[in-house]
Amino acid sequence: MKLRNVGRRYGRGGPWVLRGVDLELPAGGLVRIDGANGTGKSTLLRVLAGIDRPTEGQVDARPRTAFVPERFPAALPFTAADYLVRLGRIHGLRGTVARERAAGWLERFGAEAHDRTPMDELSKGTSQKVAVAQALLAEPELLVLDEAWTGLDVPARTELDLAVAERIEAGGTVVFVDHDPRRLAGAVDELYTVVDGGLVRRTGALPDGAEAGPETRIVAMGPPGAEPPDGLPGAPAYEAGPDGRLTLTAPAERSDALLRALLTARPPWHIEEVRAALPVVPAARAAFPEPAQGSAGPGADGRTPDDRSDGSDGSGRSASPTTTTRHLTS
Ligand SMILES: Nc1ncnc2c1ncn2[C@@H]1O[C@H](COP(=O)(O)OP(=O)(O)OP(=O)(O)O)[C@@H](O)[C@H]1O
Repeated sequence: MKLRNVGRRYGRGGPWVLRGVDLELPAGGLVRIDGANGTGKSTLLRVLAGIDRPTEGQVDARPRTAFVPERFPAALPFTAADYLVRLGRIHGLRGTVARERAAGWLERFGAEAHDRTPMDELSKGTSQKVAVAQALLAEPELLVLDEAWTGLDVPARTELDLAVAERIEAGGTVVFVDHDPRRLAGAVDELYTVVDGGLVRRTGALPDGAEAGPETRIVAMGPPGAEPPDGLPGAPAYEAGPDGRLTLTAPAERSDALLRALLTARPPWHIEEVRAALPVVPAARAAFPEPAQGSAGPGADGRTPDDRSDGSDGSGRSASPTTTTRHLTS
């Protein structure tokens, strides 16, 4: 697919958000779009996804496309499974195939227990799993992901990484925007930055700040059944424990802001543990690493930390030398 001299503005006489954008998407390639807040990344993705038409210019050779928007309309009058089957039918799948794929993706994302839950009763995290599943079940030639990892738990983030790898392996193209510069950092084929309404191609696989830096892991206890507050600093990955505890992992330089946000949330979160941790970049997954991985993910040896008696993270490095623990109360 090709964008030729594409421009987009909202409303007549409004300022141009994008202007003179030329872009040819590679088949079987992973493309990252970055840029400062409000520069037009989502606008570009919506044009790529065919949700918005360019105000000027042309889009050539559109493939079968699926899109995960930044904000998913959760208040839909369907159960999760019904919604996915309907979307599958819209994408041209037969009913039985749509049902099988809907069930398969809900299971892969650990949301199978919610297949009969009405969409407007789903938690934010499960709703995001449905948002991602609706795009993947179509096996699109072009998959467009706008902050699709946000709100997913760590296993689901890893599953989405794998799903992206599968799409590319199948010859598809995946274009994504994500606030975490390390997202899929080892696997990006082309990197563009939106600057002044135009698109600048960058060389090198890693966006600014993508080098894995030190991370902080925070164990927090919230009100019963509470999800983490929106917009937490450092965009932490989080993982729910069976006892209601949440483990959040974020870049170390954002840990103070993250702690402040948890402690001052309404109602506040109780902080049980804060520890420094080396970022986990399992070698076996080097092509599609999960950034800001929580403590339960598999490491290079394919085992989870619970499987290991040595307390290592499986990356071939010990996590213990940098580990300090302190206890805070709110
Ligand atoms: N539907 C809309 N109507 C009017 N203006 C819009 C609309 N959508 C986006 N804009 C404007 O277009 C500009 C680019 O917005 P866009 O959401 O594409 O940027 P972004 O880079 O994705 O931002 P962010 O990083 O904050 O998600 C902003 O000034 C925004 O206010």
